[in-house]
Amino acid sequence: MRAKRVSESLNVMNELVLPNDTNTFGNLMGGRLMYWMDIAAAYCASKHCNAPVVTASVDNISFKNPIKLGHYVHIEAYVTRAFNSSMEIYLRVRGEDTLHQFTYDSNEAYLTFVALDPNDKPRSVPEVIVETEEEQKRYDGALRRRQLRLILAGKMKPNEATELKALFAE
Ligand SMILES: CC(=O)SCCNC(=O)CCNC(=O)[C@H](O)C(C)(C)COP(=O)(O)OP(=O)(O)OC[C@H]1O[C@@H](n2cnc3c(N)ncnc32)[C@H](O)[C@@H]1OP(=O)(O)O
Repeated sequence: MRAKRVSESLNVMNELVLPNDTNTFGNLMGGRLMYWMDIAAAYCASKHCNAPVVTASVDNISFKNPIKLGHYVHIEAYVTRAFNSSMEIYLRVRGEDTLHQFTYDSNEAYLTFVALDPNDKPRSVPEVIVETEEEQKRYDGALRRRQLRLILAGKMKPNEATELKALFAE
């Protein structure tokens, strides 16, 4: 299976915040944003492995800055690392006020997707080729984040998380 560059599946999704997307403060609802993030990340994961994917987990999402009614939402999604059948996708969300010409950070998150074969069983995915310093940094951290989320999901014993433990020992 051919390893693929991060840039080959990079996805930028743009949306306009309309009245039906907002709460009573005129801000984009968190649930609507998470829905868009899931779609943006799923596209990226599916493009990396050229197979159907399902969302296995969503890491912590903190809403730093609200996105206002009438502003644009830009969701950038790229694969940080692929394991056996799973891929970690990083998302960066920004808001844009096109009238006053400024952009701002809204939030960021890591989502994990699993590729499925025609029998809906996990199947292997291509490795990731990193090309930039930022991609390398996120690639390096992916193993620790995977261990933490598998521990929290009850799928890994803490004493098996070698790289994660090493972080606390440093
Ligand atoms: C795009 C969408 O919104 S899809 C809709 C929402 N998502 C879903 O409905 C998915 C429902 N869940 C499932 O189908 C299954 O639990 C799966 C496919 C995610 C995992 O299936 P399992 O039978 O548990 O498979 P298994 O234990 O062999 O793990 C397969 C991979 O999933 C990973 N995985 C399993 N659970 C998690 C989790 N909670 N967090 C992160 N990764 C996980 C494993 O680490 C493994 O990765 P690897 O092959 O790279 O080592």
